[in-house]
Amino acid sequence: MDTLEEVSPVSRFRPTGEKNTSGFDPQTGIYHSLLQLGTNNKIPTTPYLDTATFVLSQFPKSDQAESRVALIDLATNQRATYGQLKRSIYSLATGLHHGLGIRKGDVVFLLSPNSILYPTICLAVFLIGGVLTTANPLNTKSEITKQVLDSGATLAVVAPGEEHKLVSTNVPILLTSRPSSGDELSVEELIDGCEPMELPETRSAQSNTAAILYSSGTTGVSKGVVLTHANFISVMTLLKWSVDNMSANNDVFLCFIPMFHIYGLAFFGLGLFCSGTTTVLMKKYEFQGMLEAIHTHKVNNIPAVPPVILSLVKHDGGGYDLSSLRRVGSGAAPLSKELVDRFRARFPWVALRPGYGLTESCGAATLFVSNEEAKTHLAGSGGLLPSFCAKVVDFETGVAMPPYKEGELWLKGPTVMKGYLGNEEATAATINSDGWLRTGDLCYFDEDGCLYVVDRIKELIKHNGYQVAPAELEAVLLSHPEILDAAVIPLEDEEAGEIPMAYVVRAAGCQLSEDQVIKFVASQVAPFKKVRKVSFINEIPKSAAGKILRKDLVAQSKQKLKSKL
Ligand SMILES: CC(C)(COP(=O)(O)OP(=O)(O)OC[C@H]1O[C@@H](n2cnc3c(N)ncnc32)[C@H](O)[C@@H]1OP(=O)(O)O)[C@@H](O)C(=O)NCCC(=O)NCCSC(=O)/C=C/c1ccc(O)cc1
Repeated sequence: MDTLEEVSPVSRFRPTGEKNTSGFDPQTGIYHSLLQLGTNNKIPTTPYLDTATFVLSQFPKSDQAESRVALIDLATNQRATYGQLKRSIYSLATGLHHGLGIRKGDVVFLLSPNSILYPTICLAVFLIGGVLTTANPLNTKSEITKQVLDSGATLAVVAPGEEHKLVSTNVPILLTSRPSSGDELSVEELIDGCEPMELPETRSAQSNTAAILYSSGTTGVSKGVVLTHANFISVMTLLKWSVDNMSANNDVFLCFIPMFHIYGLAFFGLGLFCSGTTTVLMKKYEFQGMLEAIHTHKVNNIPAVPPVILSLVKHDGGGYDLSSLRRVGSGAAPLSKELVDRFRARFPWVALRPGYGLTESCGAATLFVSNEEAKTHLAGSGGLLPSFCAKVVDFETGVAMPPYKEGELWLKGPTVMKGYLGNEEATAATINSDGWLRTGDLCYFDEDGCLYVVDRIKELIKHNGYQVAPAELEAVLLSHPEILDAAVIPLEDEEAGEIPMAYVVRAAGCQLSEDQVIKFVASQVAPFKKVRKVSFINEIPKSAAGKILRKDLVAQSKQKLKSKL
């Protein structure tokens, strides 16, 4: 097996000894990206441009290129070429506009696992000026109802079997695929039945809202992150630039990360089509299925998350040939140096490239552009992408910190969200008047401008790369008649990164058990949010202002764990 030697046209980190290789400007306290977009990858500035028109303009052009396979469904082996994808997008846009009356600014709610139709739906909605809002199909009925109402959706596009979760919303439903029984209309029928017709000039401006994705932000419950066409067009341009840079244009990608989150949406729902790559699609992650896909389709590139990287390290290949793998990305949750070491030892021919991004930054803000950089900056998350700048701000003093000094990471760039939907207070707390996005992550940059995420300041648990907001689970716990008070904290877990643990104060004389508490919460939230451990306590530690002292509880749980070992 050959060891990967990458030739990168861009090397961010200059030879040691040179001055200011971090991009830090001591006058302003700002870190600037050390990279620039090439002349082929400029972010378009034309004011009237929507995400779909931009993505379609990047599709391969010749007849031969149109027959290139864009998507392969792993389970069914169904394929969609770039030519077919383009026709499907125009047919569905026609059906949505002329058939269902969707107009510019209408919000379309999409509830589906990954499917070959997913990118077509997203791009058709954008093409007619619609606004997309996506959700995890594992969410409960009440979580879904809340999102539909909050976003103001006027149409729900739903995978068969999930319709019951929308009954109380009274929003019309369009199924993704044909139902096995019944006569409900589906996306498949609209694609097959609609000849692409002239669509009215919707003339979406780059500044118009393209999508509302839900995230907990730095605190509290789920909020609608308003992302514009300009945000998506910028992120697509940066992704295309990074694929060009890695010479990954002929890579076969594997997709199991969900397209309902920004990571999967930016890569697989939209962005990679700008690079003409082929993607093998899994409806849902499954370890054996992933090995089979790599072996059968000679997969080269997997944008992944830490739990998947851990499973690759821990289990043997089961006889599958994994030699085609060239690049594995990591995002959505921290990747430890130890896991990076283990992965590199087990897969020396694979470039492991962690990146850092948020829903609020419409995807990646930092990335390693070469394997050499990644190898020499273990536990780092790469450097700022072109057009980004950052500050590392000390909490106490508000001073912007130089390399190796920790503080809250602030970001500025063309992909930073417009704000939280209908929530000026949360928006003002997250984006300041100069346009800096406060990430809620404790970070530092090194002398080479490489970012290291040290801890999370925001009150958020990361379970399998999904966000879980303690405040949301505490509200559920407090709704139990026998629970007087509760606090939820992250507990470290090798497999999932973190698991939610609850400290509960029971009402006097009640016999509520750990199992009963776990079941009570599980009945009301999506499976990835489940409380998985409960400890009973007499009083929740709080500050004088009544704020839960979560760090004390985290320390307490660690102490307890230590004493058990
Ligand atoms: C592949 C994972 C890691 C594992 O999948 P899984 O093992 O199938 O687990 P799930 O989390 O999907 O399933 C949760 C639970 O649902 C259960 N489940 C399953 N299907 C069912 C069913 N139909 N009914 C009911 N229960 C069920 C399932 O059994 C499981 O239950 P439990 O065992 O109790 O945890 C999956 O969690 C995953 O894709 N996580 C990634 C999430 C993600 O993309 N986050 C990104 C957020 S955005 C962001 O941070 C961006 C950063 C970024 C960074 C860098 C960049 O370059 C760009 C972007």
